[in-house]
Amino acid sequence: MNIAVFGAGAWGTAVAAHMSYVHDVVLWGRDTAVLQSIASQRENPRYLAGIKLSPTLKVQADFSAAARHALGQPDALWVLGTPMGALRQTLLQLLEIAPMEQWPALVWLCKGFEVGTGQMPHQVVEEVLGRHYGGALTGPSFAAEVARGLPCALTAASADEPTRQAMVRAAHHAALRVYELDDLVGAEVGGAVKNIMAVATGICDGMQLGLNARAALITRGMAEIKRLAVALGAQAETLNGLSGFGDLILTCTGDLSRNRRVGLMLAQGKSLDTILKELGQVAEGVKCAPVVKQLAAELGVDMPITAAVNSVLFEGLSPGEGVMRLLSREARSEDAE
Ligand SMILES: NC(=O)C1=CN([C@@H]2O[C@H](COP(=O)(O)OP(=O)(O)OC[C@H]3O[C@@H](n4cnc5c(N)ncnc54)[C@H](O)[C@@H]3O)[C@@H](O)[C@H]2O)C=CC1
Ligand SMILES: O=C(CO)COP(=O)(O)O
Repeated sequence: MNIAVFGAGAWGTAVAAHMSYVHDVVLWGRDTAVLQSIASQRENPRYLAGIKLSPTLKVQADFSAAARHALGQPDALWVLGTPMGALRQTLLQLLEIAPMEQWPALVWLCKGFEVGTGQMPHQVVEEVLGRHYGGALTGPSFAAEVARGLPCALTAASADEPTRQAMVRAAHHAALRVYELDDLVGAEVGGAVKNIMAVATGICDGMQLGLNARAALITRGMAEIKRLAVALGAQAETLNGLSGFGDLILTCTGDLSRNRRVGLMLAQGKSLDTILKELGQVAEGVKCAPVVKQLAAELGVDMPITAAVNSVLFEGLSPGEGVMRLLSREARSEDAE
């Protein structure tokens, strides 16, 4: 397959490198120094320092040339590896290169809801292209582990079977397994909201509230993810899978998670500005929290953990007050809507 990956951050680089062991892959990024390091040292020092990347991965600083690498080919793929906030802009740039009737299969890697519109990635794609197209490659996957070739299982989520199969052909090899799923809404909601729960779990662990508290938080976090997902049209069972519980467990408990690290640093009393500077990478849960809180209010979905995280991030609530707010809620049935 001819594959072009857009976005040379941690995840775009890791996915491109993995795919390049089997396919002809070009990676585009806006930071030419990063691209030069990948070409000359086989390393992305900014996002995946110390990890040797595939010798066959090619880089391309020209967006249009990278896009054309996968245009007009019988079996080809565009992989959008930028954060959620750049999805719309990247799609519009691609439309300038070719009308969508000529596009290869399309896959996005971002996890979130768009700020301003509250849209899921597939809704942004649908609005820009005027029709449903493509799918999400998602699931529990720290970029550094995938880049090292460690085992990992992902979900290829799309309503469109050829798109799912293109994702499988592109990524199902070596230590990476790709499972098909047709519930794109469920996969996208799981991938987006687990980031907010990872911030919450980071706060909980940073405050040393114990393992019982962590298990409770993750489980109640899933209850609220499921409520939102179902309200948006997902199948509840999807949330039990890789893109749901799988990614929730990974991100809430793994210290490689940027979102979890945001929570750990909030518990140390650091300001959000300081944290984001220290992190130097995207933590989608921060942008997503107010959007999901608003969406939940519009849909009448109870999301107390999301609301508390949002208040700690943006409304001056201290982490301790956030915990007290959750603990002081009235007793209710475990399966309450
Ligand atoms: N890092 C990981 O382990 C995983 C990340 N993801 C998701 O993948 C997406 C990307 O994450 P990472 O690569 O980890 O982020 P990152 O912070 O490592 O890198 C982001 C990259 O996007 C680029 N970028 C930002 N805005 C851009 C724009 N307007 N145009 C072009 N490039 C732009 C930055 O220059 C940078 O190269 C996020 O939505 C994240 O949630 C999903 C699974 C795993
Ligand atoms: O989505 C991820 C793992 O599946 C990465 O999580 P973080 O963005 O919190 O690092």
